[in-house]
Amino acid sequence: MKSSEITELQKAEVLIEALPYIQRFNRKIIVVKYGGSAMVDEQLKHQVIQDVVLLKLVGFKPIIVHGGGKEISRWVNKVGMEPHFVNGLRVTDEPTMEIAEMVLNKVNKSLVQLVNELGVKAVGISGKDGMLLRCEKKLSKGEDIGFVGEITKVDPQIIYDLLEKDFLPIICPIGSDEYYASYNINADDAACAIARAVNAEKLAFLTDVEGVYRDFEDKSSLISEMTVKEAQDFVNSGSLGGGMLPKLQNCIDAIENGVSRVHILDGRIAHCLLLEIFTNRGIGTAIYKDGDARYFHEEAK
Ligand SMILES: Nc1ncnc2c1ncn2[C@@H]1O[C@H](COP(=O)(O)OP(=O)(O)O)[C@@H](O)[C@H]1O
Ligand SMILES: CC(=O)N[C@@H](CCC(=O)OP(=O)(O)O)C(=O)O
Repeated sequence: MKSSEITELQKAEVLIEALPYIQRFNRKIIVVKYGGSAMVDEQLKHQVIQDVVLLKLVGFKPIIVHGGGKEISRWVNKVGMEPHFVNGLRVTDEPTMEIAEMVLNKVNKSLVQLVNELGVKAVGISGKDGMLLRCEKKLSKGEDIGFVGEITKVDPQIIYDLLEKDFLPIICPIGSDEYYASYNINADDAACAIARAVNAEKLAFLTDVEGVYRDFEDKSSLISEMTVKEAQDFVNSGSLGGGMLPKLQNCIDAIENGVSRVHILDGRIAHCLLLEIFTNRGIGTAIYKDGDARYFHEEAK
C-alpha cells in the first residue's frame, strides 16, 4: 500500500498499537548499540537518530553506545597504515589508539549534533568521562593485541546524573586503566557492560544482518526469538561464527546480569527501532529470560 493510501484512521490505529509499549517502557532505560551500516549511510543515520529522539520524547530513557569501526579503519588507511583484526578485535598499537580515540570522539560529537538538531539535548562522553569505564589490557587467546580494553568496572554515576537532568547520553567505547592510559573497547562489549550496570530494560544491537540465522547460508532460518538457554545451547553447538558469536555471548551475559530483553536488529531497515519497540510483530532476533512470557508482543495482544 502506498503511503498516500493510508487513511487517517489507520494512522490513528498505528499510534494506538504503540500505546501499551509506551506505557510499559515509560521512564525505563533502553541502551542502543549503534554501529555498522546504519552508521555509514547518512539517511539511515538520520532515521536511527529520529527513532531514539522519539523514544526520548515519549518518556523512555534511551542511551546510545556507538561504534565506528569502519570510520576508524578509513582513517588508519588514510595515514598509510593497514587495519589489523584478531578474533574481531582491532590490533591497537599506540598510533592506532590515537586515531581510534580521535575518530570515536569525532563520531560522538556528530551524533550529539544530530540529536540536538531534533530538539533533544544530548551529551557526548567517552568511557573515560566520570571514570565510567575502567579496563585492563585484553588479550586475544593469550596474544597481546595492544591497547584493547577488557572492562573491569563500570561506574554509571555520570549516566544517572545526565538522565536525571534529562540529557540523552551518547557514549563512545574508550576506557582507561588504573594508570589513566586510554584503551580501545569493542563497542558491543561497552554497550553490554553499560546496560548491565544501569539494569536496562532493553539492549538493542543495530547490526548489518536481519538477526541471528540458525544457518547463516540459509536466509530463511532467521531466529525471531530465543530464551537465554536456547541462545546458550546455540552458542555451545559451535555452529555460530563471525561477529555474531561474541554478540550473542554479550546478549546472554546482559540478560543473566539484569537486562530484561535484548534485541539484535537489522540497522539497514529504516526505523528498525520503532518497528521493534512499538509494533506487535517486532523484527530481528529477541532474546529473553527463561520462563518469561514467550514475547511481550504476544502479551500485548
Ligand atoms: N548465524 C549467523 N547469523 C547472523 N550473523 C552471522 C551468523 N554467523 C556469522 N554471522 C556474521 O556476524 C556478523 C554480525 O556481527 P558483527 O560483524 O560483529 O556486527 P557489527 O559490526 O554490526 O556489530 C554478520 O554480518 C555476519 O557476517
Ligand atoms: C577493540 C576494538 O575492536 N574496538 C573497536 C571499537 C569500535 C567498534 O566496536 O565499532 P563497531 O561497533 O562499529 O564495529 C574498533 O576499533 O573497531
